[in-house]
Amino acid sequence: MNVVLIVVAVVFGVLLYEIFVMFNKKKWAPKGKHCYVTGGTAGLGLALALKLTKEGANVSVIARNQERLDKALKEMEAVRQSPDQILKTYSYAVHTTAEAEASLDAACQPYGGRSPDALFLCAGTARPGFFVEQDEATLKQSFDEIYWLAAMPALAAAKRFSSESEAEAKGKKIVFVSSALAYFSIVGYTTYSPAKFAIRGLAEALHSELMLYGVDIHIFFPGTIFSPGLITENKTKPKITLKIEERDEGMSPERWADELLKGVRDGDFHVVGDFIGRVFRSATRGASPSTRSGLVDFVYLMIGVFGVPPWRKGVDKVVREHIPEHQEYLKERGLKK
Ligand SMILES: CCCCCCCCCCCCCCCC(=O)[C@@H](N)CO
Repeated sequence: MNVVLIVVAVVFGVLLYEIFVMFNKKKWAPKGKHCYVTGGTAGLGLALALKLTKEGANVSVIARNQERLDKALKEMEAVRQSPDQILKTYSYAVHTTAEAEASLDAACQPYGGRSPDALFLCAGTARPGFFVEQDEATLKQSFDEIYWLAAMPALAAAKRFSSESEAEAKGKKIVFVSSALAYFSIVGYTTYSPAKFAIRGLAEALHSELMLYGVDIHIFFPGTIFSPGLITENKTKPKITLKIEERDEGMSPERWADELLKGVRDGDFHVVGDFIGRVFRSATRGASPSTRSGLVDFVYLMIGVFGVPPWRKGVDKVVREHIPEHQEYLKERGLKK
């Protein structure tokens, strides 16, 4: 009898806690906010820019290609919610301090110089390939195209936030876009994962440091996005990498953008959007700031504890079975006698 009572009490307690977690989330809404979006002319960035526009945000899209910026602006204009919404595009390559600062100066101009309410750093490129085919230039380029592209606008924004009044800066956001491949990695991603892992490190340090200004940090870990970028990267992606990735179903940029906004709305630090993301978020969390640690998270942790090691063993097996084909590949390219 006592045992039954204890079990009922525990289950009831856990349920109450879950409900508390569910309703006690900080809710953030894009309406009326100034959102600065890099990489907003294609894939996740474009889907997000459109979603923010539909929700009544003021949106500044930053990307390099003017033609694509013009096209994105047309799409945004078509879904604007009110004539007062400010929708703008700017051509900058924000992996340098100079251009990151210039892009913010330009984007903040219509707002009397006030810094954006939220930065969504979506820009990034993947160039999968074998490590032995890389050289100094391609290794460094990958950091320009991923890490510096996120770190420089974050630095420029943080300087602005810290110089504003506390009331002005409070509640502003930097949202980084990393990848499921920053929770783990596989053959073919030696130029990609390191830079995405680096973004995770930056986000975690900033999550702690920008509390000094009341600024929130979020980081997104999407899996496969059916974007124009994926079509390009798949053209040069090693066959073995494609094979391991088959286990990942993938989703449209629109669905990933939905998941990203949902996580940001709920105040999650690590934002994920699919089963794989939920499992790896829980299983690799370590001392990362917790997103929530209710029952649901515990279930994903258990799936990770029991599911990830066999999956990894399977991946290793697939790689070893690929050795003969890879030897041929190296010979064909003159990388081996
Ligand atoms: C119980 C555990 C089961 C786990 C199954 C996991 C299978 C995942 C395979 C790799 C997925 C890669 C997604 C990232 C895509 C990405 O970032 C690149 N396309 C670069 O753009």
